[in-house]
Amino acid sequence: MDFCSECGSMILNGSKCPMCGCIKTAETKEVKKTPRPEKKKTNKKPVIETFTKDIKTEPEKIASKNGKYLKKDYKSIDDLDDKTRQELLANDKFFKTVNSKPLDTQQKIACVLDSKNVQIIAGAGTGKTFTLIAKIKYLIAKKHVRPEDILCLSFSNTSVRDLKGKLPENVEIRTFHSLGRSVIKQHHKVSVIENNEILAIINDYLANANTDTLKDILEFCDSYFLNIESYIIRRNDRKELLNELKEAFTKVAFKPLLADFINLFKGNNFTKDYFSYFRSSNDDKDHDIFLKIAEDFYSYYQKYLDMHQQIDFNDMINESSKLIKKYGLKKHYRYILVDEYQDTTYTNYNLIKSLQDKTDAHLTVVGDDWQSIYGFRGTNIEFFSHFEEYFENPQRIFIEKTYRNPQELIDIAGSFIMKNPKQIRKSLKSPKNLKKPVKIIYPQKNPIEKREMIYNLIKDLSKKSEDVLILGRTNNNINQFIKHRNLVKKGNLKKDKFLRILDKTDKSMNNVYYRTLHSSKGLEADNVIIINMVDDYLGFPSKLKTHSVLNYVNTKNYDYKYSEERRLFYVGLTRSKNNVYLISDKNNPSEFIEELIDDSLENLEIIEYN
Ligand SMILES: Nc1ncnc2c1ncn2[C@@H]1O[C@H](COP(=O)(O)OP(=O)(O)OP(=O)(O)O)[C@@H](O)[C@H]1O
Repeated sequence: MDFCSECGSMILNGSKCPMCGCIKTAETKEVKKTPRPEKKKTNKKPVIETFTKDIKTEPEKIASKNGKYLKKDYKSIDDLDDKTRQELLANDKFFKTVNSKPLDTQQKIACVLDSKNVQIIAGAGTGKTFTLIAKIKYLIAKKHVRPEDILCLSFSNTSVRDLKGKLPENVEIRTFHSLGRSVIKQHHKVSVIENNEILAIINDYLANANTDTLKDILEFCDSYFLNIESYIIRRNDRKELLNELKEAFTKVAFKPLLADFINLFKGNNFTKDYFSYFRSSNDDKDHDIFLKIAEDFYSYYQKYLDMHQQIDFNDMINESSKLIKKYGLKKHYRYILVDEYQDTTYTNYNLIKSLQDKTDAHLTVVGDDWQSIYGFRGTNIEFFSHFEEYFENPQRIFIEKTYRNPQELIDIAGSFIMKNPKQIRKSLKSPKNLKKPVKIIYPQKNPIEKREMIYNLIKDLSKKSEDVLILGRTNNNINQFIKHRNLVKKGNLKKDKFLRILDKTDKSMNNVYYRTLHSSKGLEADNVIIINMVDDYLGFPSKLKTHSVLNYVNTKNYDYKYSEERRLFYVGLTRSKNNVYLISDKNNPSEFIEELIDDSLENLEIIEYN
């Protein structure tokens, strides 16, 4: 299984992303050709034992220990006890110079609070990583913690690279996967398969599948596509799109769906007996067919891995947690700090838990539940929102001063996200003001005039600002615009933070960048344009739903309408230091545009072209 790095859709190597149209360049790794595993006798012990599911009992365990879920919130210096307040004041000089800019009060509180479990809850643009770095430096300089006793965990290689440039050399900075890999290496001689290798194993499975299984797959795919077909015809009658989607679905939908299901199944720690439980708890024929195939493939896949002494990424994290629980660790961390904690999956949580249990380390996590946008990869916002149910008696520190967005923008974005009552309440404050920073644009109906209008807006903004960032829900949104306007893209997705759009004829336009909303996380720009804010199947919010079979294995990130798309919109809005331009359609506006108009009209500017 793999996901499009741009829009998060499931994608097959060597195939077009069904949403963006971008092509994965690396070829699907050749699977080691083997006879079907069932037929091959092996005396080798399976590398991975079945992992027992105990997530549901964990919070109860903590609750029974404490009597209730305890948490204490810290927002101002008055919330500190005398000793800690004195410590903060005594180190004021240090906090002024530890980073490139002096720390604010809440950032300082985050550095000095030092209970076993600390959760830093922060808003967009409040300097989360900035604070984490300051805290680590504080621990070393003022608490005399040895750098090698500190473990800093993050989710992406980019973030690890970034942190490595800013922290003392001996601090151990790793992604979860690199930590898992290093633990496994000490105990097993196994190789870890790449994420997308499961697709090759599915190919192998299909090549060997019996006629009944193949018939089941065809039946399932037929009904899968029919649902989408009727939806599109009803809404738009768009033949071209229909054909494109038909091809995409028949070619690429089934295998990634199966891969996705297995990944979430393992990532959320389900065991084989859950298949019969799922099947007995539903009366949907298509679901039953799918679950039957998934169970068969799961057995095939696990046997395949065992036979080749291989593990996948989920096994790696699960197995390393088990090894730590059983044998402990070579290193004795005193502090574990985790960045972007809102992106935690069950397996990540389990690894942190076993690390802490063995080392007794103090844990600090930092994150923003309003920016949790990777539910499709198995992240569970619950671990952040209900931190106190997973780690005992945490101190919760709020960082609420934003340095990026004007107050008016933060107010609009904040009240929009807080419609979902499950999000943690924060009151973000900014020293900057800007009147009506969110501009809703209704362009002309005529597509040529519309493109010209958007082009002129970009050009105009590029003259006035240092940088302009164009955001689309999918890459396809951006590609369509570029294609029709004789512009070119420049940049390397893997290497560059920003990808450029250049006008071949106008050399002055060299500060215009583009990203999908998902990949804009962590970035900022002077002005932001979000395109295609229309009510459409492929508009924003996207109505392209994941298949309902994934509900068996997915986490509950989606219990409020568009909750994840809503957070994605919040991420997009908060990338701007000044204005955000929302390109919509007066006759077919996105539901999010309608909501903004209903709730925040006084802070919006509506610009209509005829
Ligand atoms: N105490 C401070 N004083 C001045 N500027 C600060 C301070 N803390 C952070 N900043 C600045 O605020 C901006 C936002 O910081 P940063 O990108 O680390 O925020 P973030 O919390 O990671 O945001 P997001 O989650 O939205 O990506 C940066 O330009 C950073 O230098």
